[in-house]
Parts: sequence; structure tokens; C-alpha cells
Amino acid sequence: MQYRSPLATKSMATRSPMLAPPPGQITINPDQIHLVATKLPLVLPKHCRRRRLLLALACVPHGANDEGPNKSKPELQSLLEESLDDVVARDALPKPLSSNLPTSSVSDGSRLRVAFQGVRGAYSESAAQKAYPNCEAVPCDQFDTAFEAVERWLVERAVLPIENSLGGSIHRNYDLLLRHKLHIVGEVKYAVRHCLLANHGVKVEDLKRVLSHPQALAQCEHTLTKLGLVREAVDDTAGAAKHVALNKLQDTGAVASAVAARIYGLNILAEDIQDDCDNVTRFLMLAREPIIPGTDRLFKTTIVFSLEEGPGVLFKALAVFALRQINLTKIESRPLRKQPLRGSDDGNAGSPTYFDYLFYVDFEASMADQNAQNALRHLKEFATFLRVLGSYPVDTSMI
Ligand SMILES: O=C(O)C(=O)C[C@]1(C(=O)O)C=C[C@@H](O)C=C1
Repeated sequence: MQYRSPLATKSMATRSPMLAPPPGQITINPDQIHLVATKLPLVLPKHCRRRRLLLALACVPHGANDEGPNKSKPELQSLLEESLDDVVARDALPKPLSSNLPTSSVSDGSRLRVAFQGVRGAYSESAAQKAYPNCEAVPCDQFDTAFEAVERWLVERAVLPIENSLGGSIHRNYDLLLRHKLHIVGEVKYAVRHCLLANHGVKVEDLKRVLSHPQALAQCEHTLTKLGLVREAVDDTAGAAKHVALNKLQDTGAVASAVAARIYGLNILAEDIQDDCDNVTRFLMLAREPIIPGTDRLFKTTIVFSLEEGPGVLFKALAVFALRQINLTKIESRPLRKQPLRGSDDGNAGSPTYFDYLFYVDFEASMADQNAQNALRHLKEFATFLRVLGSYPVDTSMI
């Protein structure tokens, strides 16, 4: 099956005016950050001086010219002068987060801001609400944007999909976990129930094509094949619904949630069209600081490591957990980029033979557990690289 993805290689803004980020959505590149800065007072509670300062700082474009027009500068200057002591005292050192139940407010009482990828009505928004009830979910056009939003203090957390029970891993987010320095502070599982949406008056037999996120299209493979619809991949399910609605398309439907149907005024032609009723996406909760791992409930730890090439090295790496009765719940390998292919040792010098890999492993133990610490100390003896991405409570909720 071949997806037509006309939107896949261009930036969001140039793809289609319909799919450009809506007002209020954060898009992080130096130019757009400047635009966001001018809107800050509209989106922030007035009493929240510290966050205004941090946001203002985050919004100064890299290499901004002092003599150039920078409308936010006087505000930034006065905020800096007024609040610097306060900020230095309270925020100079990153503080580990408590591993108690996730809070939905920050210390000043305002709602926790949580970045998700997609537009309003995306499954990721519902997952963010499940992870942090009553939070202020902030839409981001790309996964990278959500990572950056947390790193630059624009938001407190990000909730991003990492794997789906039908479609498998979301590789992009594995790669971004390593490229950024955020910590995994929790996980949340969300039951994804797809609907086939179209404009009012459009029947199933009128449809020729269907738009959605590639994962959502993959999760509905059988149904869409049966209907003979051409698939087109877009950035998120709700964005597909929005596009169909705004363009009043008559031959195109969208695979998205019932929530997206309500928001964008579309008709639900079919419900539960995913290939399996147990369609669950696991999302990671990300923060600037790690949480203090506990042993009071079930914890999971996610690590990433690389190994020397050689017979049985991966076996040896996994044995450090098996030897200590630590259960592995997930293993994922990703290419180690910027690492040249290595030649074989059989005299055939220069012939690219080996790919280098990064291994991501989730294991069921807390980093507060001596057994887990011993396992990682053992692994470090022969791993060429090792990083703990987070130690966090397992989502044991009924989905
Ligand atoms: O497009 C959305 O609504 C999303 O939230 C993204 C996403 C994903 O990336 O996998 C999330 C859950 C579903 O599995 C389908 C799509």
C-alpha cells in the first residue's frame, strides 16, 4: 500500500494555508518565536510574573540584533530587573519533581501548561488531559516543537506518543528523546477509537480519499482497504478533520476522533474503524527535571545505550537484567546516526558491513532500587554509551 503524502516534505506553513498553525499555537524557530513574544501578555495570567520573564527570555531570537526592532525588549528589560532575584533564588538549580500523583498546577497556582503535537481534538490532547487533568493543553505543530517548548520554559510538560498496540513504535520520538535533554516523568495509556468523518451530506460512497496521521491510517488498514480509499498522510488526525471541514471537501474524508468531529462540525460516517478494538497508544510525559524515583509503587525505567560490535554483546547486555530478575517491557533499536558504517574485519577493508545501533530498553524497576543500580553499573562496564531517560511510575490504570 502506498501512501500519497504531498505534505510530508514541506514545512507546515508552506504545505497548505489550511494546515498552517492556528493563532495561539506555538511554533518554535527564531522568527516565529519573535512573533509569539508579542502575544505573550494575552496568553499568560497577569499575576504570573516569573513565567512571563521565563517566556520572554525563551522568546528572544537567537542572535537578536540589539539595534533591531524588538518590541518585547522594554518589557523584557523591566521584567528582568524586577524579577531576577526571585528567579535566581527559586530556579537557578533544577529541582527534581516529586513522584506523587501528577499535579495540574504550578507553584503560583496557575494551570500546568502541557505541550502536545497536533491541533485541538488530536488524541494527544486527550492523552495530555488524561495525564494532567485540568491542565492547559498547548498545541504544537511538530514533535520537535513540543520538546523545545518544554526546554525553553514555554510550557511545563509535554505529552507525546511513543508506541501504539497496532502501529508499533513512533520512531521520531525515540530519536528526539536522545537529541533533547528532557526527562521522562510518567507514561499514560490512551484507548484510540477512530471514526470516519466527512462533511454533512457526504456519504461513504462519495469518498475517494481519506486524510489522517500515518499511524491512524495504519491502524485502520483493513477498513480503508475494504472501502477502496486512497490514503493521504498529514501531521495529525484532528488536522485532517479540520482540513476536510474548512475546505468543504465532498470526496475526501478524515480518520479522527469523535471529539475532532464535534470541534470541526463533521459528520461521523463510521465509528470504531480501527482494525482491532484494543487500539492503545502509550504516551510519555516529559519534563525539564527528573522525578525522584520511589519504591512505593510499580516503577519503570527507560535507558538508551550503544555497544561495541561483537558476538553476543546484546545478549550480554540484556543478561545484566535477566541475572537480577528484572523484567524488560520494551526494546527498540535505532540507527546511530553520524556514525560511519564500519568495515568488516575479514581483510575486506573499507566495505561497509556493520550498522551501529542505539538500544532503547524499558525495564520494570525504579532507579531507587539497588538491584536496578547494580544492573546499570554492570551494563556500563561494556556499553560504549549509556543514558537514563527516566524512572517513572507505571500507568496501571484501566484504559
Ligand atoms: O494525530 C493524532 O491525533 C495524534 O495524537 C497522533 C497519534 C500518533 O502519533 O500516533 C496519536 C495516537 C494515535 O495512535 C494516532 C496518532
